[in-house]
Amino acid sequence: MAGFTALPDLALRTLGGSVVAASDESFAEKESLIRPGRPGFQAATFGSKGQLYDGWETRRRREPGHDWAIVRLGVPGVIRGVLIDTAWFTGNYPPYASVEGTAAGGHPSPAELQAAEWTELVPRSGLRGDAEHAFEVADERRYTHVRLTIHPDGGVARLRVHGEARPDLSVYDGLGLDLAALQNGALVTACSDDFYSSPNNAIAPGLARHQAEGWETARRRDGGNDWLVIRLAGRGRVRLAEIDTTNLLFNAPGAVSLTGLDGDREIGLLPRTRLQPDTPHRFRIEHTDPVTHVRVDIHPDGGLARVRLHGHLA
Ligand SMILES: NC(=O)NC(NC(N)=O)C(=O)[O-]
Repeated sequence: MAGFTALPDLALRTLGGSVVAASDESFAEKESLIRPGRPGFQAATFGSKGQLYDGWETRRRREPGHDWAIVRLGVPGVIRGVLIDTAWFTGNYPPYASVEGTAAGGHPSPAELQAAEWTELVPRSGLRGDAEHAFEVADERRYTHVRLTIHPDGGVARLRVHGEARPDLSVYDGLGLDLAALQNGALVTACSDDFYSSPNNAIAPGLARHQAEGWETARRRDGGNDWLVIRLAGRGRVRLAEIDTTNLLFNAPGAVSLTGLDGDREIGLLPRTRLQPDTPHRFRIEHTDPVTHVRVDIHPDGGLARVRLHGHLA
């Protein structure tokens, strides 16, 4: 799989993405394009509009043209690659697709987006049925929306838009924010173990509905401890840490400690502190020096549902 898939999917519904408009969605709804998880399929399952698909599917065109869907990214950013997945679409996949991006200010309407200026990110490229297609993107600009065009029509199961988040944090001027939030541009840059689920889950929006929506490590057998490093949304002062073990019942860590990193400096933010299973913990942080990264050590292993580091940008 292409290297860019390690970066967050900026279009993902659970990161706040939305499919704001499409030329057509007669057979299957456009919203499926950005749903988390692998697309499912049950053969010979017919509704009143045809076979049911977990994807976006347009009608067979009877006039020239092409179909399109516009996605608002959950977080604006620099796009490093796009995945177009035609899973389960075999006799009805689009033979070609292209992807464009636009950077829109404010909160544009679908009509304003359609009239916007779009820049090509992925040129018209051949697709296969029931296959995942990875397209690297070499463009340093920041985009807020992408437009997937299929030539001429058909079905696409998922569209993934991987990149580096570049949110506009100026709205927080003078205010506190979660310096560890993916939505604010934070990212897990290193971690000891991602055996069961990704450490970036721990800084995703909202609450984890079950264990797999958090970060979970394998059982450690070497006497060490698991950890992750979060690059904060910006250099800032952490004042309150939320360490959430929700859904971790028999695999919650026994304790947590937090260390701030600023250049070569390591700053103890929270000494080793006992945790309870299935509990959102809140700890005030007394140290006030700004840091760029925070290492979260869990003792000895297990995982975390969420980590929130509230504070101010320096
Ligand atoms: N068997 C199909 O999938 N047919 C059609 N699609 C749906 N959803 O029924 C079509 O024409 O693409």
